[in-house]
Amino acid sequence: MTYKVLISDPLSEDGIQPLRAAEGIEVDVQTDLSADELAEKIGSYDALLVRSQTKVTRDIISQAKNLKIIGRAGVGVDNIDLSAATEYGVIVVNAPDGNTNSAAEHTVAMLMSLARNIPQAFLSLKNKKWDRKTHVGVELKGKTLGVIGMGRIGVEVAMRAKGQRMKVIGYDPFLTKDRAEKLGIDYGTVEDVIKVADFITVHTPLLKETKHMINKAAFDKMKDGVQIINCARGGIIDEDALYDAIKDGKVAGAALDVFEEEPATDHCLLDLPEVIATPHLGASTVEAQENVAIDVSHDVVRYLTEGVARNPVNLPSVPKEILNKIEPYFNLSEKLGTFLTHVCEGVIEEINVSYSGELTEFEVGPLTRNTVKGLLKRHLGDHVNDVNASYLAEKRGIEVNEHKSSQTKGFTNLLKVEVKTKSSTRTVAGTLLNGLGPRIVQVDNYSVDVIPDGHMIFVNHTDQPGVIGKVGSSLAEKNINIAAMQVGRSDVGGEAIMILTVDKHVEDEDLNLLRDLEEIHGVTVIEL
Ligand SMILES: NC(=O)C1=CN([C@@H]2O[C@H](COP(=O)(O)OP(=O)(O)OC[C@H]3O[C@@H](n4cnc5c(N)ncnc54)[C@H](O)[C@@H]3O)[C@@H](O)[C@H]2O)C=CC1
Ligand SMILES: O=C(O)C(=O)COP(=O)(O)O
Repeated sequence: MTYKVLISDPLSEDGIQPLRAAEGIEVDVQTDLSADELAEKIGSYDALLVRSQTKVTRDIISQAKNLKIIGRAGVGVDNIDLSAATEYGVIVVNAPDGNTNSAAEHTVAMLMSLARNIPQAFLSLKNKKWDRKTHVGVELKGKTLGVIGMGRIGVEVAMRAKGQRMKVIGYDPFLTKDRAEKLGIDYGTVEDVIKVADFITVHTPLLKETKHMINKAAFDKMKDGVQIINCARGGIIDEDALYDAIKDGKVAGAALDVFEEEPATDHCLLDLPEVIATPHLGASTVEAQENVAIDVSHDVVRYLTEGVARNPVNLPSVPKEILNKIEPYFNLSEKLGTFLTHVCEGVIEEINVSYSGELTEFEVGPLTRNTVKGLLKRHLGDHVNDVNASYLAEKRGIEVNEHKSSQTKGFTNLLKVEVKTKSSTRTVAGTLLNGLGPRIVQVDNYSVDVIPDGHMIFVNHTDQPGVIGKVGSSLAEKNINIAAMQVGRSDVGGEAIMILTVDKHVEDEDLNLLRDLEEIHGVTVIEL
């Protein structure tokens, strides 16, 4: 099997070596595709690697029939329609750490250029003017830098600003007083920050909540002569409001690496002498590009070959050590889900997945998603995967609950799945037996010991002498050979179940002879 990977933005050639070196992966670099061309070609690719330039829209994702993973060689994923990716079961991964340093250094370069009018002075000198009056700047020492968004880059910028002897005040919903103290900065609300700062730099992602968070109302609260830096995302600052604030003299200068619409070659802000700008260069260093391409290449290879990603954006991320612990249960969790789709009657309303024993020590979300995948796949088809399983369940109004319990019922670990419909509640539980692999150990209230694999027949019957023989004969008449059989009963002579593993796929009508037997109350074909 060969996976096809399309790289549609320029990535570091050294950085994509893990992809080029991987067996069974074919890399195709095409960095000049229009949106229409990309939509037309994407259908044959298993993975797409981008930076910020390629817009991975719903339209493109909907035409990407084989796409399994979108890799963002960088941080911001606002150019990728994450909801569409999740709905279509495409995992999105990014490379969150590789460009932090470069983006922080670029921000500081912009801060210093802004304070000392370096780009304007350079431009004037290039035009053969020796003008020492127009470009008088201000010192950074003693000034206050307001940092909005104290994540990876915001913190690095704050540390560097302290090196310039600046005072720093930061705001981030996750910034605690303790952490601010440790970093040696002040902290406050976003309002506190914008009121006291001489320079304001934003380092949040572009989200619904951060779109235009620096708007007219915010500018009105700022100090006169404030200077603004945006090396995060166009759109965090309302560009029209910024234009007016500069024109009104409220804002003395702005340094912009990013714009709401990129490329931004014909932007009115660029006509203002107070504005300096770069064409989205924050991550454009040899080092950052190599780092992010390496990280995202590794994740793409890992996901295509092992189904595991280290930096997922549209799935909760699970540390590698935990993934290694729960991975052996992946197969069992899906099979338990699939088993129940055969035996439950009616529309599924609720799924309860319970973990006991050593499993309770781990983050088990991936196993729950896998169980839900097993439950939905039979009716919704192969496009159901662990990325979209929870979304698809939610869309159908199915409640999914995860429980952890200390009752191990004698097993080192136990994974129990309960499915509720309007008319019934069905349960199946499984475990991993040391050296023997996965086993179904309980169906409803019956204890069994069944390998969850292959062609099966599930029978409800009355426990009485001769039933097993009659079942064997009826199947023999249809040339169905029994490989294994498990019987469970509540009481002697009461209700009982039989799970038969047979050698080949059984057609439902081949079981009519069984159904005709008086002692038999139900017969279901199960394919695991
Ligand atoms: N110009 C460029 O080339 C680059 C731009 N970026 C941009 O920088 C952004 C930040 O990157 P990182 O620091 O790596 O991300 P990060 O995730 O480490 O930090 C973002 C921080 O913003 C905070 N935040 C979210 N909403 C907020 C709000 N309403 N107010 C204040 N803070 C809020 C978050 O809590 C988080 O701590 C990225 O999302 C990306 O858009 C990143 C790399 C290069
Ligand atoms: O990593 C980010 O969020 C960036 O903005 C960098 O963008 P780029 O990969 O240089 O197009």
